[in-house]
Amino acid sequence: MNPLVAIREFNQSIWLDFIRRKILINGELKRRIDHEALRGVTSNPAIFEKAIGGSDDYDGAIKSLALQNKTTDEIYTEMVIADIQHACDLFRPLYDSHDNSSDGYVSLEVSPTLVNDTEGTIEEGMRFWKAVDRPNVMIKVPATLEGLPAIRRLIAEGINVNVTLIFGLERYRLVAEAYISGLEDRVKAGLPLDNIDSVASFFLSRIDVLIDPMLEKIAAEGGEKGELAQSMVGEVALSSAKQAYQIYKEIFQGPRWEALQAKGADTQRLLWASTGNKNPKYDDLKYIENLIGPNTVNTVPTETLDIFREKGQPANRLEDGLDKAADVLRRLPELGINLEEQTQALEEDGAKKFKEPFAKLMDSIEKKRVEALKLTTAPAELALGKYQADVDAKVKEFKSKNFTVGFWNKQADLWVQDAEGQESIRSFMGWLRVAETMVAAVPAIEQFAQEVKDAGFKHVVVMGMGGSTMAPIVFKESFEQGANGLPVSVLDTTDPTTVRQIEESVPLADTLFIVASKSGTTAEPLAFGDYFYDKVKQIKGDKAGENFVAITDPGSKFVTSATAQGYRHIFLNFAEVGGRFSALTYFGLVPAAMYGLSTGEILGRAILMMRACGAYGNVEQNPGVELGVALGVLAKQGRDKLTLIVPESLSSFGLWLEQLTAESTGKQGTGIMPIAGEPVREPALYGNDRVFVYVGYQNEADEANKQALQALEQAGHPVVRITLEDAYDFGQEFFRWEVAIAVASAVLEINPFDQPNVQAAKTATDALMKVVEEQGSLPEGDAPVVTENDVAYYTAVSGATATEVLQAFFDQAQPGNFLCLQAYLTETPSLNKSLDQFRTQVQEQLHIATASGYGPRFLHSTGQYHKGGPNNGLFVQFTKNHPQDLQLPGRSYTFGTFQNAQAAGDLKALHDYDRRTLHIHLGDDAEQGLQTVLAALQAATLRVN
Ligand SMILES: O=C(CO)[C@@H](O)[C@H](O)[C@H](O)[C@H](O)COP(=O)(O)O
Ligand SMILES: O=C[C@H](O)COP(=O)(O)O
Repeated sequence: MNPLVAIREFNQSIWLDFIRRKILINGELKRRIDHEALRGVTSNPAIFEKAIGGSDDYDGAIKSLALQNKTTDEIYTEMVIADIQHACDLFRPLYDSHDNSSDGYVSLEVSPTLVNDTEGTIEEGMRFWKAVDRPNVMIKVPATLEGLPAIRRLIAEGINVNVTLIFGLERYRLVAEAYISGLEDRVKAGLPLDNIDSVASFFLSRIDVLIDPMLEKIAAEGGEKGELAQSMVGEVALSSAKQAYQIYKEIFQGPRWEALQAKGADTQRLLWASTGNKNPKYDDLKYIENLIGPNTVNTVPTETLDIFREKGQPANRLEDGLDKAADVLRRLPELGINLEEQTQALEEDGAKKFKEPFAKLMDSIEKKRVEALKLTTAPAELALGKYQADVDAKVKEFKSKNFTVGFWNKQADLWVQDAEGQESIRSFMGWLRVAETMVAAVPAIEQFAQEVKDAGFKHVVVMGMGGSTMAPIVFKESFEQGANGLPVSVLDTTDPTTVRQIEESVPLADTLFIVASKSGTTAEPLAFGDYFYDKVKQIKGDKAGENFVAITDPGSKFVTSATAQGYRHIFLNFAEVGGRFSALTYFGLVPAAMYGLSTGEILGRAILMMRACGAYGNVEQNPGVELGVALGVLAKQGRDKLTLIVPESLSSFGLWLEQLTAESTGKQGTGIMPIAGEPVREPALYGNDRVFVYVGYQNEADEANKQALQALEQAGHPVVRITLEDAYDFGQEFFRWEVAIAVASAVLEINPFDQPNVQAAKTATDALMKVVEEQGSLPEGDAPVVTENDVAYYTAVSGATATEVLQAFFDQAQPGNFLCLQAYLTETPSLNKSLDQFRTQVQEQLHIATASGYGPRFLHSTGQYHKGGPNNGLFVQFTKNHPQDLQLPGRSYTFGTFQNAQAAGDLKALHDYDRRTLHIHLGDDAEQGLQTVLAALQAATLRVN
């Protein structure tokens, strides 16, 4: 048996005398708990110095906290409290378990600067206890004379105390007395005694380190004393420990103690500390093997623990050689060694040994804090030409009404004036500071990612719609997979071919499926979840849930079903953060961590932008507000097509920005229409409805785009240029744009956080699906205007051929309109090319903006603007047959029928809003069908009326 496990037979608990964020994250601590019977952790200032000062594990957190204007002291405290909480949570099952013999504790020491300060110790002990907020934390208090009253008081307050820095037996008696008195204080106050625990940490190796040289010196002098001294070398620490144990047994018995015991009190166990051997002449396990005995704890450094695991010989030895131990202690004075005096020196030295590393640690945090404050955000250059004056005037107006302060205070009247709208705005502004909350969640997310890898998973599929998957798409497309990451696929379409492709491309049994849905009621992710759960169940039976993870809001119905299905984990997100504002929450960060990205770095960059946007005090220039005001003012003056130009490497950003912009602003007949994926062209091909935004990398030349933008600027178009250092700057951009779009919405006087018209398509789809469930298929639609080459055209305009229909449809175009291709098709590179070709021809001939999106993805994105924004879109919807459809388990319909119903539902919604539509059904072969459409389009002459 592993000696670490075997030691439990002797009722001794082994704790680890070490903590570091890495062992919390990489599963080491959990492994030791689960497989090596580890029953607690102790930390001290020197341990944290080694952990924080000696590694870069904490650099991200230091940066984020520094940017939040936290002091060095606050940074230290927040980081150690986070680690202690994390470790407490790992020990919680043990602490709560039936076999818990007062174990599962994690110790956190008060500042070593308080070593002689009773009141300071009490205050900090109580503060730490509250901040850690875990029943299985122990607050460590030094056993100095000033510490003793603090121990009594903290125990009386019901706080678990680990009394540290005990070297001498007399002091140990006082420590036990302080504990008992504290318990008695509670009894007097009528307070309960159960659930209070304490240990007395007796430091060992340091005793020998101090006393051995004295003994050796005497031994070298020879004679009788020399012989006596020689016999005591290496014996004083163990003798003290053995004697302390006898005192323990004496104190925790008899009427005084029994009265407390009857009320549920536990003894204050002795904990052997400083048990790493310092003398190469001694056995490495000297302070472990010799001190095994019932109701004791040994806190062991990692290296010693590993040696014990390899060659430890557990046996009950604590009461062996008691006479000899007593003799050693009794005869020390004969050699002129006053142990009590020496232990006082050890106590003073012990305090120093904690103060020095603590000071060093604070110094290193301070340096990193100062460095963090020098960081600057990615530069944004706004070249607004003739619009500059109006934008400046608006910025001035906003400044005069203290807009930034109101913004951070969730002052809803900055947007709308009705009470209901204001209430809704306030309830969706959790995104403002969610990055701060997520900084604290980083270690747990990273630990989860590691656990998944350790469990042997090889692939991750994130399944969801809109805001629940846009950020994962951006991460996956813009970053290389991290060294520690897993490949990630994203499923956000009901298209059966795509679903099948994903199914065939991943190792099902070894794939982790993340079902992401804020509401937990969105039809698509629930369908994806059901489909793949059924597939995995066919392989793993009742264990299928191991492969599933949910990200959803607390209390959603999905929490109940995921729990029932035994999902591996449920990440509860934040009700007050809307989907499109959730990139920096679990929705974006869990997939990012799985992909091997540094979530701490993403958040650090976000917090840098928060700071620049005034989250932590006044700022001269606010990049989010300035951009937002510009976009709002431009939109009001007709420049309402936000045209994103990016190098290929950043193309996915458009998907995210489209949703944020269109869904936030496209309502009440107004809004900003995002145009992504349109190649930049010469100025003559654009109308006066554009504002161009370029986002590129500082080290990527991207000359063609840059020159074209130059020409556009010269031609009088407003141009914004943002330069990123690397892909981690998405952390900044997510936040910059969230602020900017919220601010632009304030200029437009609308609520950026609702999506009132998205429901229209969902409702129409639901009605159609009801028909499918009742009648087995979708209802017959209207007859096509024309069918040519098996491609059917449905529209309100007429024509005898496909070309005539297309021509008539585009004859409706007016300046400031836009084309929107809505492809309920399987995304492929060649299809993308054909759709681009369609857009190019329309842009070249009509000079209107063109957009394109795959259905149903865009329903959760630009779909809001299509119905809620101004009636200036020309919508071309493409659908196809699904000859190779996929049945949904437990339902009467297929993915293909579902997708067709979504297309038909949205078409109905567009009609209900009087939009101009052309539905083209491409038949069985979408690629071929689209070619015939393109040929027909080429034959048409498009002109603006
Ligand atoms: O928490 C405790 C005791 O409760 C321990 O962390 C204790 O501080 C350590 O065992 C000692 O500081 C380690 O001492 P040493 O090995 O440096 O002499
Ligand atoms: O943007 C959000 C999408 O509409 C999906 O919503 P959900 O996260 O509640 O499933």
